[in-house]
Amino acid sequence: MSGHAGCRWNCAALSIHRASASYNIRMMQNQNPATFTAMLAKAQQQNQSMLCVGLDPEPTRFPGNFKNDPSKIFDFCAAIVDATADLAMAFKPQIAYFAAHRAEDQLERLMAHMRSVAPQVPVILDAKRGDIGSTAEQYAIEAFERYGADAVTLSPFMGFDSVSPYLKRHGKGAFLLCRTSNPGGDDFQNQRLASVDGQPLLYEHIARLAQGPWNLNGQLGLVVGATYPAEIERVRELAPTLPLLIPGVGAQGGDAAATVRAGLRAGGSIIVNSSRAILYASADQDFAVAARQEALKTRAILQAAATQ
Ligand SMILES: O=C(O)c1cc(=O)[nH]c(=O)n1[C@@H]1O[C@H](COP(=O)(O)O)[C@@H](O)[C@H]1O
Repeated sequence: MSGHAGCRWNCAALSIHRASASYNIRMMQNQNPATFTAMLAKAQQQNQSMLCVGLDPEPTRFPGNFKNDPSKIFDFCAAIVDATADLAMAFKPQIAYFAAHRAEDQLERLMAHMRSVAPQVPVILDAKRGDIGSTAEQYAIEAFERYGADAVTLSPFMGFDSVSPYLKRHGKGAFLLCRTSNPGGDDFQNQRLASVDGQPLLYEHIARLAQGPWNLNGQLGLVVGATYPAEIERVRELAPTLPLLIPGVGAQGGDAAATVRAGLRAGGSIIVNSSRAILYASADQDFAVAARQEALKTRAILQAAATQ
């Protein structure tokens, strides 16, 4: 067979594989019409958990014979999912870790795998998109149709028309970056808006908009860093009923118990993400067992703080 013909066969096989992966995701979506917030509440109850397991696969940190092999991204993440499926309130794959290695096909397989082993656990695609409406429509198709995510992370920097295409998707969640976990979050998010009533800080304004006029489908949430508990508390005051996605415990050093005290309220859930601390709890063959231990530990700290 010539190289060209070989490529044609391989390409055909690949597109059949892709088509069937996205068909499976669509079928699973149809069987699961629940809204994102309803799925969150159910997963929290069923797994007694406020923990989000972040999937940020970095091949240089993979264990044993997976190390430095991007073709093992699916296998690595699937092992983590299997080890934590009964402990997580949500999973959060970060798209850059897949795209950087041309591993979007592995992300598609992972989405299907999460649906099959943990159908009760919603998946938040961490994409941090933000663009004009026509482009946002394409990003929404990518997140909700190609990958079958239940929710997506978005930057609100470009304003409401960059967010609204996601809100047209019935039952799908969207988390707006509000007060992020990184030190540079101060640069814009803690600036005062002289032109807005009461001259709020930018992150306070985002929280008010998300709780109020922007929340067209009732599925908006906010991202607030665990590294800034005082700001979590302020966001919770301004957005009493929104789900808060809170990354920054574990590798970034945020205090899990302080996070719960600041953010959890009756009617206002929190989803506390930890990625590297769970994924790389061990660099050896026992990585999945070690990931489970770390997830158990973090879940227990969160649950204990909720009952104090
Ligand atoms: O939107 C996010 O998920 C996010 C927002 C934020 O303010 N800070 C933050 O760390 N994240 C993401 O949360 C994850 C944190 O990873 P770890 O620090 O390894 O737990 C990464 O995927 C980040 O991209």
